[in-house]
Amino acid sequence: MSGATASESPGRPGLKPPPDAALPVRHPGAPAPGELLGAHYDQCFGCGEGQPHGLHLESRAGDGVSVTAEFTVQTAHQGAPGLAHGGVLASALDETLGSLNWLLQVIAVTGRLETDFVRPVPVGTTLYLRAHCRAVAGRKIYSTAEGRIGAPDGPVAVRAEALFLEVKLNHFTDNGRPEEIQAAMSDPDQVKVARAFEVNP
Ligand SMILES: CCCCC/C=C\C/C=C\C/C=C\C/C=C\CCCC(=O)SCCNC(=O)CCNC(=O)[C@H](O)C(C)(C)COP(=O)(O)OP(=O)(O)OC[C@H]1O[C@@H](n2cnc3c(N)ncnc32)[C@H](O)[C@@H]1OP(=O)(O)O
Repeated sequence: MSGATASESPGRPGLKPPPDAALPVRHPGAPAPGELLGAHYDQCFGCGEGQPHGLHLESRAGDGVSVTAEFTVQTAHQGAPGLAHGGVLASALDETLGSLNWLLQVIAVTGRLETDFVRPVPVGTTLYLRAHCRAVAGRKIYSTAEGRIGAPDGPVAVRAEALFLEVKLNHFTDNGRPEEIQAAMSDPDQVKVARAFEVNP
């Protein structure tokens, strides 16, 4: 065992909210429960409608700071014959967890994502995903998600815990490839999405 691992809390390093963490507060401008959230970026692998290789995940606002989403496993998502690849399932969880930040109206990126793969997920299965935010401490957002097979109350196939870190828009503009950043900045719909998050642009 490495020193770094030994010094962190056992089991869920970096994923345990500190004692002074606050309960998450749903932003008053957040979409109403039941509303579709829409894509944060048309080319996003998780939610983008214009991304032919993507998961086309659609997230819907729930109560409090929670969301639901559905994702149907396609043949392009296989790891073993007829079964979903674990990385694809982790992506679906990551995207669902990321969409919680719409309800907080905070721009945030995944810092840590820990996934439990509980059951194999066959191609053609619809995964019913659900995520909620547990706590917020400064820039740190602690969230959890699960995916159930075939129905919202079906057997749990995957679970995840995540730490998201709030960032400013320049996280993307400074680090993204210029071609895509310029295209995004000249797309009025994308600028509208970015502005919706940026309280002090
Ligand atoms: C017009 C153009 C518009 C373009 C934008 C369009 C729309 C925007 C809207 C929404 C889009 C938002 C996100 C994308 C959405 C969904 C996709 C799903 C989510 C993802 O897929 S997103 C991609 C994967 N993601 C990354 O690509 C992150 C790469 N990474 C970094 O960019 C940095 O790593 C960062 C920023 C994470 C932190 O860097 P940093 O410098 O800001 O912060 P720092 O390191 O100082 O840490 C501060 C405190 O967090 C603790 N901490 C940090 N990391 C930790 C870890 N991993 N585990 C445990 N604790 C951790 C430290 O220990 C410290 O704790 P303490 O304060 O207690 O000391």
